[in-house]
Amino acid sequence: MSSNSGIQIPSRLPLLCTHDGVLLPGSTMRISVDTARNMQLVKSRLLKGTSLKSTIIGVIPNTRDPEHDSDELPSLHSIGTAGLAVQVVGSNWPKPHYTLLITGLCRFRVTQLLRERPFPVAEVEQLDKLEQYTEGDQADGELGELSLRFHQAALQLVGMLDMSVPVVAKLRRLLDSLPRETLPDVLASMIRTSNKEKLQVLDAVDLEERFKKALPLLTRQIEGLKLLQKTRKRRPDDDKRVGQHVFLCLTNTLHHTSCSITQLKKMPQSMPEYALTRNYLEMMVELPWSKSTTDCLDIPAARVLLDNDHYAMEKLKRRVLEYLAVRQLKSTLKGPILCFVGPPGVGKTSVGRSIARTLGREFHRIALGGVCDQSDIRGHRRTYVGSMPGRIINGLKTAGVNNPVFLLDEVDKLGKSLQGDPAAALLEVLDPEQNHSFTDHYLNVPFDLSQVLFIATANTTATIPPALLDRMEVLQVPGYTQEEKVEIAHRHLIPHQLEQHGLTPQQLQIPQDTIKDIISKYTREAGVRSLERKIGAICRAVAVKVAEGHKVSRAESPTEQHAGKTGTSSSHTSLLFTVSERLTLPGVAIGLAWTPMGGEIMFVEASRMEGEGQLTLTGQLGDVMKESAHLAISWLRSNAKTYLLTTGSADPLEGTDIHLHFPAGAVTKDGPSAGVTIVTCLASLLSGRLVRSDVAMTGEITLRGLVLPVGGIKDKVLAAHRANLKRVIVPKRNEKDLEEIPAHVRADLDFVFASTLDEVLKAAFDGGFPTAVSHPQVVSKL
Ligand SMILES: Nc1ncnc2c1ncn2[C@@H]1O[C@H](COP(=O)(O)OP(=O)(O)OP(=O)(O)O)[C@@H](O)[C@H]1O
Repeated sequence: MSSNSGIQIPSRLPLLCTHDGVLLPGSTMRISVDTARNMQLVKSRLLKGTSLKSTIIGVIPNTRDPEHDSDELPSLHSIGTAGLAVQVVGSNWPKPHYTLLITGLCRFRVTQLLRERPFPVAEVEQLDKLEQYTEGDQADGELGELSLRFHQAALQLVGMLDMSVPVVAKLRRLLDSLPRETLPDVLASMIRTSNKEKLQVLDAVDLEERFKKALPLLTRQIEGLKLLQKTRKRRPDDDKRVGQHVFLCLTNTLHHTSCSITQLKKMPQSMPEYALTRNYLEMMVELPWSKSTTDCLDIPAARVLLDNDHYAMEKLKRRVLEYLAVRQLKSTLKGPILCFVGPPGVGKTSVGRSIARTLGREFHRIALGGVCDQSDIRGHRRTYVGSMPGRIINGLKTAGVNNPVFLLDEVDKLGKSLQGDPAAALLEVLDPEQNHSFTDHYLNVPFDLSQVLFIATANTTATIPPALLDRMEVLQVPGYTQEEKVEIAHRHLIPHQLEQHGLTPQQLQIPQDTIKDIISKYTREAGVRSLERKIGAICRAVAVKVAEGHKVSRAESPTEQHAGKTGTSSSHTSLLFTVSERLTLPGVAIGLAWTPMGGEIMFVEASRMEGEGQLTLTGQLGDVMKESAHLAISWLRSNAKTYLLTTGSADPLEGTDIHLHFPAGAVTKDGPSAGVTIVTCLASLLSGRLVRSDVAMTGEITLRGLVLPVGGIKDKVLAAHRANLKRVIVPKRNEKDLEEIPAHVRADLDFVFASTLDEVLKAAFDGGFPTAVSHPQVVSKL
């Protein structure tokens, strides 16, 4: 294709007639193809051809009304643009069509139509030069003057935009580096012009005439911008913004122009840079720079949708509706970023999806678990082999619009490495002050993220980087009760799994009791993920039977077989057995712990032996747990007399070593809330009395014996309920949190609200805890 006298396009070109607009040399355009001839051209030339030559086609603007398109080939416009097909995307919806991405190379004239079917092919004459223009090759005379004026006008236009924006600065540099002959085509395709005007520029084969046709269009754009500046004087930034908006996409086009013409055309296809440049171009063109969906927010409808999609979680749904309502009233988007925090499988992701549906926006999930490299968020620079854009830009490309809902999943599991801190990059993404010009290293031009709606999810707030946490509003999503799980299973999980396995409700009905059995005997979780898996296992078993021709209507047998096989080892009965078995000795008490996986009951064990008053702690402990243990021991020592814990000497621990153990569970429990349990456990050990086996407790303690409030009450109480315990001791100041607990669970439990350790001990032992003198009442002022 190349010769010494410049680059030649093939002398025969297949012709694509398009209504979509006018492709000018040096610009890139998306063309939708659905007519029989054009489809045929794409199939037999673009999809089959392998050489660079086969990707060059002639694009002829079809000036006839598309409504009157017939099988007849329209009388062709004689001038067209040879274009390089950079991308072909096929789709069957709403009808079979292709979308082509074409970069214009040069003008041609049709000299002879060689054939019409299955697609037109013509003998063509190349009209524009297609070689590297040499610098300083400036024309003289009228043409020289015209090109100078045009160049100055282009400079003036760019000067009206904000130069601190990198794309504008780049455009400015390109104006100097691009050959002036290319400017009329390039600028005419960038500024606001009608197709008719573009057609006039296309038809202007003579360069002088082309300058004359394009110059008024450019001047008109400048005048328009001036007018805009005048009318918006009070907000001086806006006009530049508007201008920039017009130019943002355009500069990309310009970028393409320089890249595609000066790089692609010179590059052999085998060069690695060919693919790199081509991928980059594709990415730039595919990104939804200005494409967005329109929000269709209707609060009553949103309420219905949220209720239909999710059972229970009233508090969360209420807050989400508030959030949506505020957005409806105030269209600016600088609201807080919602962060759903809760155990796995409680529906955090699925609420995010519902929010997108209520707004009529695209939804995209970005998994952040294990991301420890900045470039995962911000992309690699293009100098690296195999460089890619980051997850945010990739997400936008997938979403296809610039205002999707992005769910940043598992922000608590972000890592850190030598390659930079991804949390810092996320901060920029989430900050409304900065994210309108987020620059991905790969793209190297800013992308406006301010229209994106971000929602985050996490299992715990403890490991979310503080600066990130600061920008988010945390909404706790607690675990479910057994009854809630049963409802969720019947309303959502079973229908969903049936559908997934191609079964009908007539083929498989799972009775309520079976679900209850699965929940209590085969799963132990705060959410419903394992439950969903177990239901899936039943469906699979039934699917086999149905496929074999059996008639299955009740699920008892498969439940027994399959849930049993796949069931977790810890069954409800064995749990109860361990509870009563473990409390047959003094020195054991049941605490309630909160972990990112939900609430758990936790046995605290203590033993004593001869020694020098040392304290040994084992099990999964945080530092705070150790502090709680020291506090507990100090309080018991100072109150030993009151509680008749002394044996001979005044200090019950004299000549005694204490060993405290927090068995079971690989997850570190939150520390302070074990304070009351440690005291109870030690009081039992020192007094030799048994703690009631049906009591669980939680609460932080002070040195003076006060009980302070703790978090995660709902999850903890649910854990006690799951373990079939009867009495729960909670700090007095947590009384208000019981509101969140379903009434039937509250009715099953006997709550003791304690503000002092004295009250805790009284409630934890059968018949209370004996004291020598009446205990001085300490009143909490905390
Ligand atoms: N309240 C609910 N109503 C209906 N379905 C629910 C509810 N809660 C959870 N589910 C279902 O449970 C499954 C798991 O939920 P989802 O994936 O949203 O959990 P998650 O909290 O995001 O978990 P993870 O933290 O592991 O990502 C989904 O199929 C979801 O539809």
